This record gives sequence, structure tokens and C-alpha cells, in this order.
Amino acid sequence: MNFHLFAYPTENDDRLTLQLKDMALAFSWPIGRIKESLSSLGGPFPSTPTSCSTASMKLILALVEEQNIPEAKISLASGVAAFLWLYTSILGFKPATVVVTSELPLGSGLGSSAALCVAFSAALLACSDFVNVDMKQQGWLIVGESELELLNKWAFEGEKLIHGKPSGIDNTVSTYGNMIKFRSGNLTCIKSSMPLKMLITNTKVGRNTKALVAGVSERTLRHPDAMNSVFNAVDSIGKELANVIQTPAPDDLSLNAKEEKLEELMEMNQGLLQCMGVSHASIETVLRTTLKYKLASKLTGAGGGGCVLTLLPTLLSGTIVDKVISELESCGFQCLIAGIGGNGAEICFGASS
Ligand SMILES: Nc1ncnc2c1ncn2[C@@H]1O[C@H](COP(=O)(O)OP(=O)(O)OP(=O)(O)O)[C@@H](O)[C@H]1O
Ligand SMILES: C[C@@](O)(CCO)CC(=O)[O-]
Ligand SMILES: [Mg+2]
Repeated sequence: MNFHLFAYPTENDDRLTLQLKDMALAFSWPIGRIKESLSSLGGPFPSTPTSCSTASMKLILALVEEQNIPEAKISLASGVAAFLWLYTSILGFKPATVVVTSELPLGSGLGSSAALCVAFSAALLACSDFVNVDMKQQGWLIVGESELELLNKWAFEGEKLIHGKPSGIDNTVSTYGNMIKFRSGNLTCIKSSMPLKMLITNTKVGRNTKALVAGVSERTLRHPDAMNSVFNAVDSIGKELANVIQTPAPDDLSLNAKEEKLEELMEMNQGLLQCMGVSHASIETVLRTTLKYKLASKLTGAGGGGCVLTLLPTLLSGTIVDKVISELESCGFQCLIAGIGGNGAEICFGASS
């Protein structure tokens, strides 16, 4: 899935404008207003990813409030706050127009907040003095390891404004692409030896990642031993899954066997997520429906509604896929098919549309 962001300096305007195309919303501040409010924070400091302090957050939220975001779309406020923090920290107080378009549903467990923060960080770093002028004239920029690391760190700072206490897994996947094994902040890029196709079912049940993650922490405080056993089991499943994915499958038979292992691991993982308290009646409906077709599913993202993943084995017939999709859609859910492991952050100069 793609997340596009265009940033360009505005010459005849002294405003900072953020256009959220898919939401049909735009926010705009005179740059003087932002300067007056945030210049005490210093900056720009593009090469030093910095957390937004509580005091800075207050100033940023005051700027967001001035935009009178409609009540029904108030959840966008955290994304706008992340934008202001990343923009002023990386580029300072230059006027510009930043345009966001996205194919990702918001707040559905597909990491839209991280994709947003990675796109902001990539575009803003690309506009900063951090990338030299020569490189800016060549279309697609090959983003090196150290630049990726920097933009991932900035994106993580943005995620903190949206999530509270993110682990960093979502921004890391958005930055580096492919598949990532992520354990206590340590990341290992995984080379998959098998094509993986998933059916994504969006239950369209809204939920809030920050609240769900806080709920898991509270349950852990109430039942530390039991929850630690659950986390250990999740860890073992993750390790096993990484091994299965990386082991070569020389023929269809071994590919089938690997897919069966993945299905079992997904089923076990879903059980543990339910144990953590992040499943939901709508998710259970998807599980029951896909199980009728002998397909394994698990929730994704923070759960509580949002999206469910169902493994589509290589040899599964198109007829079965059509049937399961139409049954899920008749429940009011939305389905789409995705290949696993896309590209990470990419930057292109000179494009606009
Ligand atoms: N295209 C977008 N335009 C504006 N804001 C966005 C966009 N995509 C994401 N956001 C911001 O991210 C928030 C959603 O983040 P949240 O972490 O709750 O869900 P998610 O990232 O989609 O799911 P998960 O974290 O479970 O994978 C939105 O409320 C908004 O603030
Ligand atoms: C639920 C979570 O694991 C991912 C949200 O997509 C939260 C996090 O890791 O920060
Ligand atoms: Mg998120």
C-alpha cells in the first residue's frame, strides 16, 4: 500500500499549509504565528531526533486547536500535532505546502500513523540541508542506511505524539519495507523464501491504538506472571514464524507444509492476543467465517476492531477466495488482497501531482 506526501516551498505565501487530500481537509497557519509560538524550542535540528516535551506539546496543541478540527474528525489532531513537531524540528520556520494522500484506512491496525510519520520525516529531511543540493536534482533518491536510520528515528518521535508509547515496530516496517523481526527495539530484516498473500478484512470497527495498548499495560500490572507467560509465548511464535519464512521450500509439498505451520502459528497468536484483551466481537466473526473455509486468521495492529489478516495459501482456488470474500462483505466488512513485503521509504525529487 502506498502513502504519498508532497512537500514544496511556497514562494508567494508566508504560510505553512497541511492538506489532507483524502479527508478533504486543510490546515494553515501564518508562519509568523508558528514562530511566535514555537521559536523558544530552538531548531531546526534535523540530524538530532528529539522527543517533544510536555511543555512543547502544550504549545503545539494550542496551534492545532486554533484550526477548529470538526468534532467528528478530532482523531486527526494527533497527526497534525506530529506534523507540526516534525516540521519545525526538521525545517524550522519556512513557509511550505505539504500534501498528504494515502490508500491506508486510518485507525484500522495497518499502521497508518507510522506511514504518515515516515512520509513526513522522509519528505522533510529531503527538503532540509541534510540532503545536499546535487542529490535533489536526480529524481528518485537512493536512501542510504544512515539516512534511513535517521528518518526512522524522527518517525518514531512523531509516532510518540500519536500513540503515547509506541514500540517502534510500525515505523520501522514503513521505513525499511520487506519483513522485519522486531524484538525489544532490535530489528532484523528477514529475507522471505516464500511468497505470502494475505486477505485483509477491515471490520470498520473504529478503535484507538493508544487506548488499546494502555489496556494491555494495565492488564499486565494486574496479572504480571500470567501476562509475562503470554508475552514469552508470543516471542516463541515470532521466532518460529521467522524460521519458517526463511527456510527455503524446494517444492510445492514443502511450501504447503510451511503454509500449514504459518496457519497454526497465526491461530496460536490470535489466541494469545485474545488473552491480552485486544480481540473484538467483529474480529471473532471474521475468524469464524474464514475457518468455515479452513483458513487461518489473526487480528493485526492493536486489535479492538480494525483489520484481520487471513493467510491465502498458494494453491487455494480463486473460487474459495471469492466465496469467503463475499461472505465477509455480506457481514458489512471490506476486503482486499495484499502481497506481503513491499518497499520501504522512497524519496523522489521534482514530482508533483
Ligand atoms: N492519511 C492520514 N491523514 C491524516 N492523519 C492520518 C493519516 N493516516 C493516519 N493519520 C493519523 O494517525 C491516526 C491513526 O493512528 P492509530 O495508531 O490510531 O491507527 P493505525 O496506525 O491506523 O493503526 P495501528 O497503530 O493499530 O497499526 C489518525 O487518527 C491520524 O491522527
Ligand atoms: C499494537 C502495536 O504493536 C502496533 C500497532 O500497529 C503497538 C506498538 O507496537 O506500538
Ligand atoms: Mg498506529
